[in-house]
Amino acid sequence: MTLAAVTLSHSPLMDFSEPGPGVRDRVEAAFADARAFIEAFAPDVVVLFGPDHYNGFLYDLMPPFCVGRAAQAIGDYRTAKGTVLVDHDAAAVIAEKVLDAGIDIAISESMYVDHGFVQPLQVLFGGIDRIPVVPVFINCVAVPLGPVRRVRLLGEAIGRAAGALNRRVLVVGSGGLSHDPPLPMLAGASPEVAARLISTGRHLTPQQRADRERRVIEAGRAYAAGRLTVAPLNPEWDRRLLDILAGGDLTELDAWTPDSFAAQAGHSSHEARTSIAAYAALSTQGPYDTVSSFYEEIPDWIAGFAVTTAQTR
Ligand SMILES: O=C(O)/C=C/c1cccc(O)c1O
Ligand SMILES: [Fe+2]
Repeated sequence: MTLAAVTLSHSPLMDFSEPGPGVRDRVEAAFADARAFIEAFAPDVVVLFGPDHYNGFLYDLMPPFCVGRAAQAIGDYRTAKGTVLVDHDAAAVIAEKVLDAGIDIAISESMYVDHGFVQPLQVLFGGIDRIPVVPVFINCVAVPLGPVRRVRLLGEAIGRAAGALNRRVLVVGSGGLSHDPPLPMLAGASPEVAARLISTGRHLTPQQRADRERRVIEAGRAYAAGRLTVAPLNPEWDRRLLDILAGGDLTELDAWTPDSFAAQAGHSSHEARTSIAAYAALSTQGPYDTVSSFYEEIPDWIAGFAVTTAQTR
C-alpha cells in the first residue's frame, strides 16, 4: 500500500469559539484517530489538497488547480506563518505527470496558503515544517467553477503520479462540507470589495485583516445563537456526500453541479472538492475501505465537520 487518505474539515473559528458540551472533545478524538492512522501508515510525503479564501489566489489570476513547488503560509487567524516544508522534487514530478495526463494545472514557485492548508498540517502533524508536503490548490470559492468531474480527474491523475513515486504518500483533503461563512463575492461587490477580491486582498493591513476575521467570528457566534446570517448547514447533504466517498464510485458525484452545491449546502460547500480529489487519488490504487468516519454539524464553527481516514484493501 503506497497511498492512504485522510480528509478533514477546517474552521479557523475552532480557535475563537467554544461549541456546545462535548463537541470539542469529540472532534479532538476524531483528530486523534486520524493521527494514529497516519502514524501506522508512516507516510514519507503528504499530497495536500486545499482551498484558498481570497488570500493567495485572487481574481487577477484564478486557476482551477495549482501545484505548489514552494509555499508560504500567510498566518491568518493565528495559524502558523512562514515557509511550508514543500517537497519541490516530488511536486515537480507530480505536476509534470498530471499535465502529461491532460489535466491543465498551474504551477507555483511561491504559493501563498492560508488556514485551509495550514490548519490540517498543524492538527495532523503539529506544524508546517514537520513532513514534506506537495500542496495542491483547488479553487473552491471563486465562481465560475468547473465541473466536479474535472476535480475527480485531477485527483485520479495525482493519485497515479503519487503512486509512481515509490514512496508512502498520504493524500489529505482539507475542507468543510456544507457551510457558508461570510466570504464576499465578486458579483455585486462594492468597488473596494471588488478590488480586494481582484488583487489588494493579498496585502491587507493588520487592521483590515483583523476586521475581516472579526466579521467571520461574529457570524459564527450569531449562527450558534440562532441568528441566521449565513446559509444553514445541511447534514443530510453532508452524509450523502460522505456515503458516496466511502462507497467508492465517485462518478456518482459527476452529476452534482456547482450550482446545486451552493443552493443545497452553501457557497463554501465547494470545499468538499478537496475530499473528492483525495478519494479519487486513493481510488487509483484499487478498492478502498473507510477506516474511520466522524461527522457533526457545528454551527459555532460554521462547519458541517467531518474527519475520515481510508486505505486500500
Ligand atoms: O474567513 C475565512 O477566510 C474563512 C473562514 C471559514 C469559516 C468556517 C469554515 C471554513 O472552512 C472557513 O474557511
Ligand atoms: Fe474554508
